[in-house]
Amino acid sequence: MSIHTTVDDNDRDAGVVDEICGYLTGEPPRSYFLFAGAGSGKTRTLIEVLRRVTGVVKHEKGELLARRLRMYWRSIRVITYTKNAVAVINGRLGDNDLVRVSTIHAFCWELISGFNDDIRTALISIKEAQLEKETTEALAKPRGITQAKQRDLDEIKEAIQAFRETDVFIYHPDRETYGHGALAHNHVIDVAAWLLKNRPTLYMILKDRYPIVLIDESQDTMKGILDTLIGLSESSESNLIIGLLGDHRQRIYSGGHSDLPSLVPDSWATPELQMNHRSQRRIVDLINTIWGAKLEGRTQPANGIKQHSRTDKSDGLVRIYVGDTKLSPEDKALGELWCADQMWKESRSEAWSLREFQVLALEHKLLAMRGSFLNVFSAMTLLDFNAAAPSGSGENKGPAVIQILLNELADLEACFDSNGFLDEFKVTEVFRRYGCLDDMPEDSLARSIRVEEMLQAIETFAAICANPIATVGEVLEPILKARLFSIDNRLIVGHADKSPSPPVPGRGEEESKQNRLRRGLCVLFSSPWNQLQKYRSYLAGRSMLATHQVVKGSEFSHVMVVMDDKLAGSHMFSYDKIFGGVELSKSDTKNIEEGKETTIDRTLRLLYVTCSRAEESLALVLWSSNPKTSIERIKSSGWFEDREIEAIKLHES
Ligand SMILES: Nc1ncnc2c1ncn2[C@@H]1O[C@H](COP(=O)(O)OP(=O)(O)OP(=O)(O)O)[C@@H](O)[C@H]1O
Repeated sequence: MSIHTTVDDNDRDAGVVDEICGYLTGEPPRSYFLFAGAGSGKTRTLIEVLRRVTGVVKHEKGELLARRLRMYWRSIRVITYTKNAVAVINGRLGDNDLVRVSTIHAFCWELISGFNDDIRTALISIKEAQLEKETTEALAKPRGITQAKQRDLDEIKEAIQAFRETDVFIYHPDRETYGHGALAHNHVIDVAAWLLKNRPTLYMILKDRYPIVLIDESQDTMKGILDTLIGLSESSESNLIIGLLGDHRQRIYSGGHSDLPSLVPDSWATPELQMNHRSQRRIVDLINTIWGAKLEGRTQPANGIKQHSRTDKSDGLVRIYVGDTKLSPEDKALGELWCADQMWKESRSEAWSLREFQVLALEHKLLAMRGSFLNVFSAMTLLDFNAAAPSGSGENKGPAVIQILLNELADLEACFDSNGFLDEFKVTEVFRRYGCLDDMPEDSLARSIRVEEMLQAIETFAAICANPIATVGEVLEPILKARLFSIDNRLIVGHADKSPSPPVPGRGEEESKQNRLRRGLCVLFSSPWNQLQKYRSYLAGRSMLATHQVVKGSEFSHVMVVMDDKLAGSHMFSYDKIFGGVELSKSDTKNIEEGKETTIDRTLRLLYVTCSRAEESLALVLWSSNPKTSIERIKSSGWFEDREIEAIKLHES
């Protein structure tokens, strides 16, 4: 049974902004570590601190610091996790020439870009260290260096050779970079960390440009660069000040430190935020309980402050519904609608009856199924697994080969109103935007023939789009025939090829890149065209469906968390283990004995992240391998009251 933790003082954290300003403007200034729970106002605190220490909001010492920064052409550097988070901070901060906000990748690239000789030295040194480590480890094994291992080692040697032969390194923080000298995202972070440690000049440049570096979402920031920055700020003659913000309960990427709070140097200040300003009381109680839970299989400490909800919040609604994971995907989807109806009956909030709640799940595939765009999504994962789904970091652009479907054709379709009438002005705009009018014939007769041909193709395109059962292949036909846009050659060739799809490879069988591409295109061409629109919204993060990882930092009025291990097929997470549907595995037991992170630890953090996104009401839907045991386990856990737990009844409205 939960106990409400309402306190009278909603402003109990009001002094934290001034406290942090005091550390940054002090003589000497002091690094700090602000780790606080979900919805506690970390982002808001960051903005308020920045406003004061850059003289935007009146603050005596802040104005002094701002003047000093300006005098030496310096600024404060803020690093965060995604481009979206950069935009949020910049938007809330407004124009401020003393603050520069970016992702960690953009920050690292800005530091090292152009220092090609140093980059090469760092890359070779990092790879040589890796080669040595992997060789030693392999030699220590009974079978020594196997053929497969030798191939891996040879690959490392080839990479070292390729670096030796590269004069200029290139990189784009927001997307994959291809071609000679292209650096991968992790290379840039590793090289920056290496150079900061081994090239004093780079460190001097950093602290001369940015004497204060504030790192948001630091629980997920890659260990290597974080350790380097912390180490540099601690060195005896350093005057680099670091501020770490984040929440170790919300760590979801493996690159971050597993227990950052314990690594913070003693000399650092550790201000605290105790409020949760986001969620209703019941939700705050639940997330406190989840984090404090003593679960079998948990190895991570339950350190962190217990949050208080605001006095002006009301009760809020939390329910957990349990169903059988053996049900078909269709029945599960129906079951979830049943849960939404129960939420509506309990809350009378229309969001539940109008299906305007946010669905969070572990797996893109589950969401694609619930969102009715599974065929298109499956095709995209075949075409480019890494680009098929929103990742939560960086931009989500989708596979390169089908960009025309996501951009040009989406824009062209928007030129028709619901009655199928074409807005010619808009069409011209679309063609101009994509540079398709540049090579129109000069000769007036040829030009008018081409215009006619284009118009006809557009009309045909619109007619096919309007057909609810049209496929992607059919919609593409007139576009490709009239060559309306500049189109990826693989798509043109793939569409013209009428041979059947290659078979799905057997278990353990390797598939060639060409076969996979062909299979992806075949699935795509036969997918319903109307799924593309849903896929585009999902990819762009505009949908009511999202994975746990993508919703970092977001908040929604009403949330449904769908927990379905069977569909997710992940070895990293298991809700069934948390809620008793299955027992812990041997490797869990081994990890517990060795004090290592377990499936329970990771899943608990995901649960904390998802539940804490909800402001008003929260429905947890558990598809369990053993619903009866799960319900008993949930009842005895004390996380929920009995009336909050219900078995899913499929055939009841
Ligand atoms: N002092 C405050 N008074 C009233 N509302 C606040 C206050 N601080 C934050 N909020 C509101 O609470 C919500 C959560 O704030 P914010 O996003 O800054 O929290 P956070 O700690 O960054 O959250 P998370 O880590 O969960 O993403 C926002 O809607 C914000 O406007």
